[in-house]
This record gives sequence, C-alpha cells and structure tokens, in this order.
Amino acid sequence: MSESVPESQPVLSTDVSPYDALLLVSFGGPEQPEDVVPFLRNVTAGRDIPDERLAEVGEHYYAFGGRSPINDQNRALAAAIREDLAGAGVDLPIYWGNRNWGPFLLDELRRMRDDGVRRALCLVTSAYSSYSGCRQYREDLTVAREALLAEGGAPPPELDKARVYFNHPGFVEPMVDATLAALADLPDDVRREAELVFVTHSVPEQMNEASGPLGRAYVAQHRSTAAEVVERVRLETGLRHGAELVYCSRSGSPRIPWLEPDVNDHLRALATRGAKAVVLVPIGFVSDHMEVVYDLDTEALATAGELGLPCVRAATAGVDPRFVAMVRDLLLERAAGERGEDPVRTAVGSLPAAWDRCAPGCCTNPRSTRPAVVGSR
Ligand SMILES: CC1=C(CCC(=O)O)c2cc3nc(cc4[nH]c(cc5[nH]c(cc1n2)c(C)c5CCC(=O)O)c(CCC(=O)O)c4C)C(CCC(=O)O)=C3C
Ligand SMILES: [Fe+2]
Repeated sequence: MSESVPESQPVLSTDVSPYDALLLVSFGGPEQPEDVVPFLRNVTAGRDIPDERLAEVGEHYYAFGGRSPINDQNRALAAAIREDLAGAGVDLPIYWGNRNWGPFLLDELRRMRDDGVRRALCLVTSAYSSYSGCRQYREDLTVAREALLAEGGAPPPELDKARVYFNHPGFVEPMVDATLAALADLPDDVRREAELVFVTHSVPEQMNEASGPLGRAYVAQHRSTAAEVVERVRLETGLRHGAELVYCSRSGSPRIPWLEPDVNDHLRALATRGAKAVVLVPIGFVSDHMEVVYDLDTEALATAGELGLPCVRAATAGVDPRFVAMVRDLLLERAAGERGEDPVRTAVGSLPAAWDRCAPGCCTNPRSTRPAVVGSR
C-alpha cells in the first residue's frame, strides 16, 4: 500500500486572519479557602443574592477544600486547544481570562495588548444564549477594554465573540456518547426504561424571556440540544427514552420566578410516577464545575438514592477531542466570515447555526445599563 494521502482529502484552511489571538473567557472560581468569600462578592456584586444563599454556596466550595474545579478545567481546555491548533498547523496564541476570579479579563487583555495582539476571537465557556452566559461576558469585556483605553498606551485588542455552540456537533456528539455510556452503567434490568433528565442552570424566567434576539432562546436552545441527543441515542440503541429538561442551582430572591422544575423535585415526581432509572445529562455545562460536582453529583444523586431510583450522571464535554476541535472550527469559520467569505456553518438539530454578532437588544437584563459593545453590531 502506498502511504500517499488520497487526492480526495479536503485541504483544511489554516487561515486565521484577521485574528492574531484566541481568548478563552470563563466564569472563574476560588482556588483556596481564603478566595471563597471575595470570589462570591465578585459574583454577586450589585445583586440581591440573600446572605443565607451566599453562606450556603460558600459551604459547597468549603466542602471541596475551598477550591473550585473550574480553573483547572479551563487550564486543561486551553492546553488542549493549543495542542489541537498546533496539530492542525494553525499558528495562534491562546489567552484565558475570567469574569469573577484570576486570571481576570482586564489583566489578560493587558497582557495581550503588551504582546501586540490587535484582534482576538473570544470563546466563552457557555454554550447557550442568556444574559449570564453571553451578554454579561460581552459587558465585562467592554468594561475591561475601556479600562485599558483609560490607562493609556497602545490600544487594547479588538474583540469578537464566537457564536453560541449549543448545536455544534463538537458539543452535541460528546453529550450523546456520554449519555450512552451512562445508560451502559445502569443495571441491566432497568436500562431500557431509563428516563433522560437533561439538566441546566436555572435562570430567572425574565432572563429566559429576554434571551436571544427574539427572546426565550435559552430554553429553545436547550430543547433543541436535548431533542438531538434523544434522537441520536435512539439511532444507537433503537429506544426513544422519555426525556425532560429540568434545572439546578436556583438562587436569588424566592419571590422572583426562576425556570422550573428543579432537578430534585423532578426526581421525586419521576419516582412517584414509577420511573425505573434515570440518567442525568448536564447539557447546560461544558465541564464538571461546581454546579455539576455539587448540585448534581452530591445533591441530586443523594435525592435519587433516598428515592431508591438508580441514577447515573453523564459526563460533560470537558476536553473531549471533538469539543476541542470545535473551537478550531468556530475560529476558522468566523475568520473566514470576517474576511467576507461564506464559510460552512456547521450545526445539528432543529435550529440553525447561531448569529455571529448579537443584535443590540440581545440577552438584555433590565438591571444592567452597561454597554455590551464587544460582539454587538
Ligand atoms: C446561566 C448560568 C451559567 C451557565 C453559563 C456559564 O457557564 O457562564 C452559570 C455558570 C456558573 N455559575 C457559577 C457560580 C455561581 N453562579 C451564581 C449565580 C448565578 N448564576 C446564574 C446563571 C448562570 N451561571 C444566575 C442567573 C445567577 C444569579 C444571579 C447572578 O449572581 O448572576 C453564584 C452566586 C451564588 C448563587 O446564588 O448560587 C455562583 C457562585 C459558576 C462557577 C462554578 C464553579 O466554581 O465551578 C459557573 C460556571
Ligand atoms: Fe451561576
């Protein structure tokens, strides 16, 4: 056999112009017990999260030694993206900054400016449209750019935000495989009847109403991803499992309505209905951070245990090679689009690939009047 490459193999683009850097943008988390309270103050700055809730959330972190897993997961993701890009012959530096804990966006943007970066694409570790998952990051990036401008010196980099990727196959396919693996971990006699419980972060109903350019995109996007996972699991197993979208990690004032049902309430309802087993599929989260290891692995699995309901939690995308390669695909796609080309915009399920630039009213929050110039029209 000849070792030559078949001629039909497509030539993959490596042209990242007009970008000269990629910025991974995330939430941030404490790394030692002394960080927990200052971190929570950053998270809740200007919002009326009740003190009892803050103390409760602090306890979740102390139970894990005062260290959130999220920063290590982002370090691993950044390293995996570096390796993936290098392997594909794409030459681009990767930076990483957070909203709520170090490395902070402002410091990382300053480092980028000092390194001579002119224009970067931002990849946020949230796959869906919402104020918390999209616009708030764009506001934070705008504030950080303005602070750098005020400091004087060379101008900060221009920033674009990559489209939300809830329906990119690089995100969906790892969730399908994780669901199949979790089903395989259930006892043989209940597997066929298992319910798929898709879980995401609850948000105020008002935040869902305002999410996306036309509203309600947060729930619509989750429904699309959940339906696609159900269908792909059916293609593999021949079984259409019962499925529901439920929520975890509610906070805020009890008087404000948030998306429901809560995952624990839903498990109780399923048990009452005589359900035989459950797979928790954390489609709202791209890695195993605090909401996953505490709210699901600690609380929800304990609830299922009390109910005598066999329950397995499916893995998150993490550093699955397909998820890592998705970042490259989004980068090359957007770069081509910004150059005026018409790239293929890969998406699976019932919704099209999302917009590149958020419209002015996209994902607003009535409590915030901050400009969100980055990633807007
Ligand atoms: C949609 C969404 C995502 C997913 C998108 C994304 O990934 O960005 C997300 C992620 C995360 N949320 C996180 C932590 C927290 N979220 C809080 C509070 C809130 N989240 C909200 C929404 C979301 N949050 C909302 C509407 C609030 C209340 C109002 C507010 O405060 O904006 C609070 C305050 C205390 C509390 O009330 O729970 C904490 C400590 C961590 C870090 C975990 C770790 O350390 O591993 C991560 C990745
Ligand atoms: Fe949150």
